[in-house]
Amino acid sequence: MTFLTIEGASKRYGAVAALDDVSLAVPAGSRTAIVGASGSGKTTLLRLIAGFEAPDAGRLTLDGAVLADGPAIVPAHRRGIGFVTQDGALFPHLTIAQNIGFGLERGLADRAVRIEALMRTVDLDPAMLERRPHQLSGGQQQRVALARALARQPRLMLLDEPFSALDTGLREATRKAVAAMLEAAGVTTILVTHDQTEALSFAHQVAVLSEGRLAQAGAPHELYRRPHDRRTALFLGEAVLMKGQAGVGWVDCALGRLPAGTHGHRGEVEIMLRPEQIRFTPVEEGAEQGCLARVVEVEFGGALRAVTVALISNGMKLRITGTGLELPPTGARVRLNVAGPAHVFDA
Ligand SMILES: Nc1ncnc2c1ncn2[C@@H]1O[C@H](COP(=O)(O)OP(=O)(O)OP(=O)(O)O)[C@@H](O)[C@H]1O
Repeated sequence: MTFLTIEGASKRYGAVAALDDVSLAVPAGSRTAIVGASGSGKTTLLRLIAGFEAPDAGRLTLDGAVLADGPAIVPAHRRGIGFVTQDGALFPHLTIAQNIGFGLERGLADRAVRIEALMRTVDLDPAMLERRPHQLSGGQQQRVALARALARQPRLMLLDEPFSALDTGLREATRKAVAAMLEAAGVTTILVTHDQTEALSFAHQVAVLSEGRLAQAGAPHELYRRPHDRRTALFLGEAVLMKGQAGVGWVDCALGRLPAGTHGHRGEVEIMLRPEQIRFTPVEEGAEQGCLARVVEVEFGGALRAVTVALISNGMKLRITGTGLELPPTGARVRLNVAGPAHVFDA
Protein backbone atom coordinates (compact mmCIF):
# COMPACT_ATOMS: atom_id res chain seq x y z
CA MET A 1 0.00 0.00 0.00
CA THR A 2 1.31 3.42 -0.93
CA PHE A 3 1.94 5.60 2.13
CA LEU A 4 3.54 8.70 0.65
CA THR A 5 2.61 9.87 -2.84
CA ILE A 6 4.43 12.61 -4.69
CA GLU A 7 2.75 13.70 -7.92
CA GLY A 8 4.32 16.14 -10.34
CA ALA A 9 6.33 18.05 -7.71
CA SER A 10 8.27 21.05 -9.05
CA LYS A 11 10.34 23.64 -7.23
CA ARG A 12 12.35 26.52 -8.68
CA TYR A 13 14.86 28.80 -7.00
CA GLY A 14 15.06 31.73 -9.39
CA ALA A 15 16.39 30.37 -12.68
CA VAL A 16 17.24 26.96 -11.16
CA ALA A 17 14.70 24.15 -11.52
CA ALA A 18 15.69 22.26 -8.35
CA LEU A 19 12.86 19.78 -8.94
CA ASP A 20 11.00 19.30 -12.19
CA ASP A 21 7.79 17.27 -12.29
CA VAL A 22 8.89 14.51 -9.91
CA SER A 23 6.46 11.69 -9.09
CA LEU A 24 7.21 8.89 -6.65
CA ALA A 25 5.21 6.40 -4.58
CA VAL A 26 6.60 5.18 -1.25
CA PRO A 27 5.00 1.99 0.14
CA ALA A 28 4.05 1.81 3.83
CA GLY A 29 6.78 0.40 6.08
CA SER A 30 9.40 0.46 3.29
CA ARG A 31 12.81 2.09 2.93
CA THR A 32 13.42 4.32 -0.10
CA ALA A 33 16.82 5.79 -0.97
CA ILE A 34 17.11 8.94 -3.08
CA VAL A 35 20.41 9.21 -4.94
CA GLY A 36 21.80 11.57 -7.53
CA ALA A 37 24.77 13.79 -8.28
CA SER A 38 25.40 16.92 -6.24
CA GLY A 39 22.73 19.53 -7.04
CA SER A 40 20.27 16.99 -8.51
CA GLY A 41 17.52 18.01 -6.07
CA LYS A 42 17.72 15.33 -3.35
CA THR A 43 17.63 17.68 -0.36
CA THR A 44 14.97 19.85 -1.99
CA LEU A 45 12.73 16.80 -2.36
CA LEU A 46 13.29 15.85 1.29
CA ARG A 47 12.51 19.41 2.41
CA LEU A 48 9.26 19.39 0.44
CA ILE A 49 8.25 16.14 2.13
CA ALA A 50 9.21 17.50 5.56
CA GLY A 51 7.27 20.72 4.96
CA PHE A 52 10.27 23.08 5.20
CA GLU A 53 9.56 24.21 1.63
CA ALA A 54 6.39 24.45 -0.47
CA PRO A 55 6.31 23.08 -4.03
CA ASP A 56 5.51 25.53 -6.82
CA ALA A 57 3.36 22.82 -8.33
CA GLY A 58 2.44 19.22 -7.52
CA ARG A 59 0.69 17.29 -4.79
CA LEU A 60 1.98 15.35 -1.82
CA THR A 61 -0.19 13.02 0.25
CA LEU A 62 0.68 11.00 3.35
CA ASP A 63 -1.57 8.11 4.31
CA GLY A 64 -4.33 9.59 2.16
CA ALA A 65 -4.16 13.11 3.70
CA VAL A 66 -2.95 16.02 1.54
CA LEU A 67 0.37 17.51 2.76
CA ALA A 68 0.84 19.94 -0.10
CA ASP A 69 -1.20 20.97 -3.09
CA GLY A 70 0.96 23.44 -4.97
CA PRO A 71 2.01 26.21 -2.57
CA ALA A 72 -0.80 25.38 -0.06
CA ILE A 73 0.88 23.20 2.57
CA VAL A 74 0.39 21.62 5.97
CA PRO A 75 3.12 23.07 8.24
CA ALA A 76 6.10 20.87 9.15
CA HIS A 77 5.20 20.48 12.84
CA ARG A 78 1.76 19.06 11.98
CA ARG A 79 3.04 16.34 9.64
CA GLY A 80 4.33 13.73 12.11
CA ILE A 81 7.54 13.38 10.13
CA GLY A 82 10.98 12.84 11.69
CA PHE A 83 14.11 14.38 10.17
CA VAL A 84 17.73 13.41 10.90
CA THR A 85 20.46 15.49 9.25
CA GLN A 86 24.08 14.77 8.36
CA ASP A 87 25.49 16.25 11.58
CA GLY A 88 22.66 15.01 13.80
CA ALA A 89 22.13 18.63 14.98
CA LEU A 90 22.10 17.69 18.68
CA PHE A 91 21.86 20.56 21.17
CA PRO A 92 25.46 20.81 22.44
CA HIS A 93 24.59 22.35 25.82
CA LEU A 94 22.01 19.68 26.70
CA THR A 95 22.74 16.19 28.02
CA ILE A 96 21.92 13.12 25.93
CA ALA A 97 18.83 12.52 28.10
CA GLN A 98 17.67 16.10 27.56
CA ASN A 99 18.32 15.86 23.82
CA ILE A 100 16.20 12.73 23.51
CA GLY A 101 13.61 14.12 25.94
CA PHE A 102 13.23 17.14 23.66
CA GLY A 103 11.23 14.90 21.36
CA LEU A 104 8.89 13.74 24.17
CA GLU A 105 5.88 15.56 25.55
CA ARG A 106 6.52 17.49 28.75
CA GLY A 107 5.15 16.18 32.03
CA LEU A 108 5.02 12.52 31.05
CA ALA A 109 5.10 10.38 34.20
CA ASP A 110 7.31 7.73 32.60
CA ARG A 111 9.61 10.16 30.81
CA ALA A 112 12.86 8.72 32.21
CA VAL A 113 11.76 5.17 31.43
CA ARG A 114 10.94 6.15 27.84
CA ILE A 115 14.27 7.88 27.36
CA GLU A 116 16.10 4.78 28.57
CA ALA A 117 14.00 2.58 26.28
CA LEU A 118 14.84 4.82 23.32
CA MET A 119 18.55 4.58 24.19
CA ARG A 120 18.24 0.80 24.07
CA THR A 121 16.31 0.97 20.80
CA VAL A 122 19.25 2.70 19.18
CA ASP A 123 21.63 0.27 20.87
CA LEU A 124 23.30 2.75 23.23
CA ASP A 125 24.15 2.21 26.87
CA PRO A 126 21.85 4.29 29.14
CA ALA A 127 24.96 4.98 31.26
CA MET A 128 25.75 7.67 28.66
CA LEU A 129 22.55 9.64 29.34
CA GLU A 130 24.19 12.31 31.48
CA ARG A 131 26.99 12.98 28.97
CA ARG A 132 26.96 15.87 26.53
CA PRO A 133 27.10 15.29 22.75
CA HIS A 134 30.82 16.12 22.45
CA GLN A 135 31.58 13.23 24.82
CA LEU A 136 30.14 10.73 22.31
CA SER A 137 31.61 9.40 19.06
CA GLY A 138 30.17 10.51 15.72
CA GLY A 139 28.29 7.22 15.31
CA GLN A 140 26.87 7.44 18.84
CA GLN A 141 25.74 11.02 18.22
CA GLN A 142 23.91 9.91 15.10
CA ARG A 143 22.11 7.24 17.09
CA VAL A 144 21.07 9.83 19.69
CA ALA A 145 19.74 12.04 16.87
CA LEU A 146 17.75 9.08 15.64
CA ALA A 147 16.44 8.35 19.16
CA ARG A 148 15.33 11.98 19.46
CA ALA A 149 13.49 11.73 16.14
CA LEU A 150 11.95 8.36 17.12
CA ALA A 151 10.72 9.84 20.43
CA ARG A 152 8.05 11.72 18.49
CA GLN A 153 6.81 8.43 17.04
CA PRO A 154 6.95 9.73 13.47
CA ARG A 155 4.91 8.11 10.74
CA LEU A 156 7.69 8.80 8.28
CA MET A 157 11.42 9.21 8.91
CA LEU A 158 13.59 11.34 6.63
CA LEU A 159 17.35 10.76 6.81
CA ASP A 160 19.55 13.31 5.02
CA GLU A 161 23.00 11.71 4.61
CA PRO A 162 23.06 10.70 8.29
CA PHE A 163 26.00 8.33 7.88
CA SER A 164 28.28 10.40 5.69
CA ALA A 165 30.47 11.76 8.49
CA LEU A 166 31.28 8.26 9.76
CA ASP A 167 34.22 6.19 8.59
CA THR A 168 33.61 3.08 6.50
CA GLY A 169 33.33 0.34 9.15
CA LEU A 170 31.22 2.38 11.55
CA ARG A 171 29.14 3.64 8.68
CA GLU A 172 28.14 0.15 7.58
CA ALA A 173 27.43 -1.00 11.12
CA THR A 174 25.35 2.11 11.92
CA ARG A 175 23.44 1.81 8.65
CA LYS A 176 22.53 -1.81 9.33
CA ALA A 177 21.55 -1.07 12.91
CA VAL A 178 19.40 1.90 11.87
CA ALA A 179 17.68 -0.14 9.14
CA ALA A 180 16.90 -2.89 11.67
CA MET A 181 15.56 -0.39 14.25
CA LEU A 182 13.32 1.37 11.76
CA GLU A 183 12.09 -1.96 10.45
CA ALA A 184 11.26 -3.13 13.97
CA ALA A 185 9.44 0.15 14.67
CA GLY A 186 7.55 -0.18 11.36
CA VAL A 187 8.54 3.36 10.33
CA THR A 188 8.49 4.20 6.61
CA THR A 189 11.88 5.73 5.80
CA ILE A 190 13.42 7.89 3.09
CA LEU A 191 17.21 8.18 2.97
CA VAL A 192 19.13 10.71 0.89
CA THR A 193 22.67 9.63 0.10
CA HIS A 194 25.57 10.26 -2.27
CA ASP A 195 26.71 6.69 -1.84
CA GLN A 196 25.26 4.22 -4.33
CA THR A 197 26.41 1.15 -2.38
CA GLU A 198 24.65 2.53 0.67
CA ALA A 199 21.47 3.16 -1.33
CA LEU A 200 21.50 -0.28 -2.97
CA SER A 201 22.05 -2.10 0.32
CA PHE A 202 19.74 0.00 2.55
CA ALA A 203 16.63 0.43 0.48
CA HIS A 204 13.73 -1.56 -0.91
CA GLN A 205 13.30 1.16 -3.53
CA VAL A 206 15.97 3.42 -5.04
CA ALA A 207 15.04 6.66 -6.81
CA VAL A 208 17.69 8.29 -9.02
CA LEU A 209 17.43 12.05 -9.52
CA SER A 210 19.20 13.77 -12.36
CA GLU A 211 19.07 17.55 -12.79
CA GLY A 212 15.84 17.82 -10.83
CA ARG A 213 14.06 15.04 -12.70
CA LEU A 214 13.39 11.47 -11.64
CA ALA A 215 15.60 9.38 -13.95
CA GLN A 216 14.36 6.02 -12.65
CA ALA A 217 12.93 4.38 -9.54
CA GLY A 218 12.73 0.70 -8.70
CA ALA A 219 14.05 -2.18 -6.67
CA PRO A 220 17.86 -1.95 -6.15
CA HIS A 221 18.63 -5.10 -8.10
CA GLU A 222 16.38 -4.06 -10.97
CA LEU A 223 17.99 -0.60 -11.23
CA TYR A 224 21.50 -2.00 -11.06
CA ARG A 225 20.92 -4.70 -13.68
CA ARG A 226 18.42 -2.90 -15.92
CA PRO A 227 19.00 0.86 -15.85
CA HIS A 228 17.08 2.86 -18.48
CA ASP A 229 20.15 4.70 -19.72
CA ARG A 230 23.95 4.84 -19.50
CA ARG A 231 23.95 7.74 -17.07
CA THR A 232 21.90 5.83 -14.50
CA ALA A 233 24.01 2.73 -15.18
CA LEU A 234 27.25 4.58 -14.43
CA PHE A 235 25.78 6.35 -11.44
CA LEU A 236 24.94 3.05 -9.74
CA GLY A 237 28.27 1.30 -10.30
CA GLU A 238 30.95 0.36 -12.80
CA ALA A 239 29.69 -0.69 -16.20
CA VAL A 240 31.15 -2.09 -19.40
CA LEU A 241 29.41 -0.36 -22.31
CA MET A 242 29.65 -1.23 -26.00
CA LYS A 243 27.72 -1.28 -29.24
CA GLY A 244 25.88 -4.41 -30.39
CA GLN A 245 23.47 -5.74 -32.98
CA ALA A 246 20.23 -6.97 -31.44
CA GLY A 247 18.17 -9.95 -32.59
CA VAL A 248 15.35 -11.70 -30.74
CA GLY A 249 16.71 -12.51 -27.28
CA TRP A 250 20.39 -11.98 -28.17
CA VAL A 251 22.98 -9.37 -29.14
CA ASP A 252 26.13 -9.75 -31.20
CA CYS A 253 28.96 -7.68 -29.80
CA ALA A 254 32.75 -7.69 -29.46
CA LEU A 255 32.43 -10.44 -26.83
CA GLY A 256 30.45 -12.70 -29.19
CA ARG A 257 26.75 -13.53 -29.18
CA LEU A 258 25.24 -12.93 -25.74
CA PRO A 259 21.73 -13.61 -24.43
CA ALA A 260 19.83 -10.35 -23.86
CA GLY A 261 16.32 -9.13 -23.11
CA THR A 262 16.01 -7.15 -26.33
CA HIS A 263 12.35 -6.14 -25.71
CA GLY A 264 11.56 -4.93 -29.18
CA HIS A 265 15.00 -3.49 -30.02
CA ARG A 266 16.54 -4.61 -33.33
CA GLY A 267 19.68 -3.62 -35.16
CA GLU A 268 22.30 -1.35 -33.57
CA VAL A 269 21.92 -0.90 -29.81
CA GLU A 270 24.08 0.08 -26.85
CA ILE A 271 24.56 -2.68 -24.30
CA MET A 272 25.81 -2.87 -20.74
CA LEU A 273 27.48 -5.58 -18.70
CA ARG A 274 28.43 -5.25 -15.06
CA PRO A 275 32.14 -6.07 -14.64
CA GLU A 276 31.39 -8.96 -12.28
CA GLN A 277 29.67 -10.72 -15.22
CA ILE A 278 32.96 -10.98 -17.09
CA ARG A 279 35.29 -13.81 -16.11
CA PHE A 280 38.72 -14.43 -17.57
CA THR A 281 40.96 -17.50 -17.61
CA PRO A 282 44.59 -17.58 -18.75
CA VAL A 283 45.16 -19.52 -22.01
CA GLU A 284 48.20 -20.79 -23.91
CA GLU A 285 49.75 -18.49 -26.50
CA GLY A 286 48.54 -20.58 -29.47
CA ALA A 287 44.90 -20.92 -28.28
CA GLU A 288 42.30 -19.76 -30.82
CA GLN A 289 38.93 -20.71 -29.27
CA GLY A 290 36.53 -18.15 -27.73
CA CYS A 291 36.84 -14.46 -27.04
CA LEU A 292 40.54 -13.79 -26.48
CA ALA A 293 42.21 -10.77 -24.95
CA ARG A 294 45.55 -9.62 -23.64
CA VAL A 295 46.05 -8.13 -20.16
CA VAL A 296 47.31 -4.55 -20.46
CA GLU A 297 47.05 -3.31 -16.88
CA VAL A 298 46.51 -4.76 -13.40
CA GLU A 299 45.52 -2.52 -10.48
CA PHE A 300 45.66 -4.11 -7.05
CA GLY A 301 43.40 -2.53 -4.42
CA GLY A 302 43.18 -5.09 -1.61
CA ALA A 303 39.94 -7.06 -1.82
CA LEU A 304 39.08 -5.31 -5.08
CA ARG A 305 41.25 -5.46 -8.16
CA ALA A 306 40.87 -4.11 -11.67
CA VAL A 307 42.23 -5.88 -14.72
CA THR A 308 42.21 -4.02 -18.03
CA VAL A 309 42.29 -6.26 -21.08
CA ALA A 310 42.45 -5.47 -24.82
CA LEU A 311 40.41 -7.72 -27.12
CA ILE A 312 42.63 -9.49 -29.66
CA SER A 313 39.90 -9.15 -32.35
CA ASN A 314 39.62 -5.37 -32.37
CA GLY A 315 41.83 -3.92 -29.61
CA MET A 316 38.83 -2.70 -27.57
CA LYS A 317 39.82 -2.18 -23.92
CA LEU A 318 37.67 -3.43 -21.06
CA ARG A 319 38.29 -2.66 -17.41
CA ILE A 320 37.09 -5.56 -15.28
CA THR A 321 36.78 -4.76 -11.59
CA GLY A 322 35.98 -7.35 -8.99
CA THR A 323 37.20 -9.58 -6.26
CA GLY A 324 39.32 -12.60 -6.95
CA LEU A 325 42.64 -14.19 -6.23
CA GLU A 326 43.73 -14.21 -9.87
CA LEU A 327 46.13 -11.40 -10.68
CA PRO A 328 47.32 -12.24 -14.19
CA PRO A 329 50.58 -10.66 -15.27
CA THR A 330 50.51 -7.84 -17.77
CA GLY A 331 50.83 -9.27 -21.28
CA ALA A 332 49.10 -12.58 -20.41
CA ARG A 333 46.64 -13.99 -22.92
CA VAL A 334 43.16 -14.69 -21.45
CA ARG A 335 39.82 -16.04 -22.59
CA LEU A 336 36.74 -14.02 -21.60
CA ASN A 337 33.41 -15.57 -20.62
CA VAL A 338 30.26 -13.65 -19.83
CA ALA A 339 27.87 -14.82 -17.11
CA GLY A 340 24.21 -13.84 -17.41
CA PRO A 341 22.52 -11.68 -20.04
CA ALA A 342 23.65 -8.39 -21.51
CA HIS A 343 21.40 -5.41 -20.85
CA VAL A 344 20.09 -3.37 -23.78
CA PHE A 345 19.37 0.30 -22.96
CA ASP A 346 15.92 1.65 -23.73
CA ALA A 347 17.23 4.97 -24.90
N1 LIG B 1 17.57 27.93 -1.00
C1 LIG B 1 18.07 27.86 -2.24
N2 LIG B 1 18.24 28.97 -2.99
C2 LIG B 1 18.70 28.89 -4.26
N3 LIG B 1 19.04 27.72 -4.88
C3 LIG B 1 18.89 26.60 -4.18
C4 LIG B 1 18.41 26.59 -2.83
N4 LIG B 1 18.39 25.31 -2.40
C5 LIG B 1 18.83 24.54 -3.41
N5 LIG B 1 19.14 25.32 -4.48
C6 LIG B 1 19.61 24.82 -5.80
O1 LIG B 1 18.74 23.80 -6.23
C7 LIG B 1 19.47 22.72 -6.81
C8 LIG B 1 19.19 21.44 -6.05
O2 LIG B 1 19.75 21.55 -4.75
P1 LIG B 1 19.68 20.38 -3.67
O3 LIG B 1 20.30 20.89 -2.41
O4 LIG B 1 18.30 19.88 -3.59
O5 LIG B 1 20.60 19.27 -4.35
P2 LIG B 1 21.24 17.95 -3.73
O6 LIG B 1 20.99 16.87 -4.74
O7 LIG B 1 20.69 17.72 -2.36
O8 LIG B 1 22.77 18.33 -3.69
P3 LIG B 1 23.95 17.85 -2.69
O9 LIG B 1 24.12 16.40 -2.96
O10 LIG B 1 25.11 18.65 -3.16
O11 LIG B 1 23.49 18.16 -1.30
C9 LIG B 1 20.94 23.14 -6.80
O12 LIG B 1 21.25 23.71 -8.04
C10 LIG B 1 20.98 24.18 -5.70
O13 LIG B 1 22.01 25.12 -5.94
